[in-house]
Amino acid sequence: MHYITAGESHGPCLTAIVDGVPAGLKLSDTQINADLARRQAGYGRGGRQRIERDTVEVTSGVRFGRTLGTPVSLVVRNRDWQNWTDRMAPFGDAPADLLREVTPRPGHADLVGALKIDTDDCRNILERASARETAARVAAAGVAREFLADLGVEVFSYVVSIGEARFEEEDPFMTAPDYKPLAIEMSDVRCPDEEATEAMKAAIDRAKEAGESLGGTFRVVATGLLPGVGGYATADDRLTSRLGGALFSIPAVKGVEFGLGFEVARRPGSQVHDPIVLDEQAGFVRSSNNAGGLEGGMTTGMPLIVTAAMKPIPTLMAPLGTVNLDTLEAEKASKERSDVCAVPACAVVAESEVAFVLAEAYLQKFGRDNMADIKAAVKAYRQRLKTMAR
Ligand SMILES: Cc1cc2nc3c(=O)[nH]c(=O)nc-3n(C[C@H](O)[C@H](O)[C@H](O)COP(=O)(O)O)c2cc1C
Ligand SMILES: C=C(O[C@@H]1CC(C(=O)O)=C[C@@H](OP(=O)(O)O)[C@H]1O)C(=O)O
Repeated sequence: MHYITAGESHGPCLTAIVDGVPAGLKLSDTQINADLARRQAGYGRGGRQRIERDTVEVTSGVRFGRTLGTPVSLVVRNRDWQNWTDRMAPFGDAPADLLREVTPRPGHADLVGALKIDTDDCRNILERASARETAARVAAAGVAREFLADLGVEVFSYVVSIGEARFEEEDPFMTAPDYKPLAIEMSDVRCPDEEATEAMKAAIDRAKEAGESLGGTFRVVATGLLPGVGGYATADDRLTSRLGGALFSIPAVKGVEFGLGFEVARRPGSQVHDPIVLDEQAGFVRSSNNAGGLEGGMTTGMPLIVTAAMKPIPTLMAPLGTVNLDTLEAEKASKERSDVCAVPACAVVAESEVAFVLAEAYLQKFGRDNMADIKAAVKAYRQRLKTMAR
């Protein structure tokens, strides 16, 4: 199962096409719209989110609420397009008073993109480099999420830190799977801890006041996974690399850790690896989950726990220095409407990326044609695992 998206930030709409979708999967636009709303929320978002009310239109691949086994296409309209029809017109001449973007923002794709494609207007870059595109990813991932949910796999996320403000956890690799999704979504920064939520909001307020921006860290958790999904045999099989690549595809994600992550390099082996225990009901389980649910590039059957780091938003109200592309003089970078912090939203996008990778890995293992056959294959696998554990 793969997706491709198209669409500019201030164009008419974003489009996503998902291929490799099995037939007979129940799909609900209500669920996709709920995820789109989660991606739009979060303390620290800018004025754009007061304009947009993201909802999905499914334009192919689904009939009477079930997938047909054909590509699923989805559209999310940009309400802001109404304010950009002249500046983003696909045809005709540019308006005489068009203001080109010539003061590239450090940290955004503006300068390098302009050098790469040979343009004197960074808008030709930023329209697509903008993380507005991630709305299409979240819509598309609705398909992957419903597929996984049908097989008992749930994916959620929560924010761990924003700037210096941090939610301190004892052993998140064992406890995070029990966090209540409602508590996460009730928090303005999608953090299940009230005190940490307040500290994060205060950090965002201070950053805004100072013309600054903030990044942070978040975790994505997937529960209900079977062991042995993914593979150890080739580089392409390994879920570690596939999940890492998918998460690094999100604009502004600069670090990914599985389970204990970089901490494994500091500890001796006995304090890293997860002892194997035979449970009468569950079969082979682990008494800890420092690996974050992956060994040898495969799921262990313990919850998958991935932590990612997002850098601060590049657009600053107190801008850094840049060079004007027209005059070649030193200047301040362009200041435009922007988020101050988008870590809570980024975490929702990361859920989508994780869901796609897991869905594709399940399809590789259990077949691709239709849900009934896939469920039968999953059932047979569960049965075999049971016989191996007794
Ligand atoms: C959900 C989300 C919202 C973002 N909002 C903004 C924003 O309002 N202003 C901005 O300059 N960058 C924003 N970014 C970050 C830029 O899109 C990103 O830094 C840029 O595309 C450059 O990519 P890179 O950080 O991977 O180098 C956002 C990123 C995400 C994931
Ligand atoms: C539009 C979204 O995020 C945008 C991501 C973004 C960027 O540079 O990445 C810049 C801002 O866009 P604008 O310039 O229109 O205010 C954000 O609002 C969205 O997430 O829906």
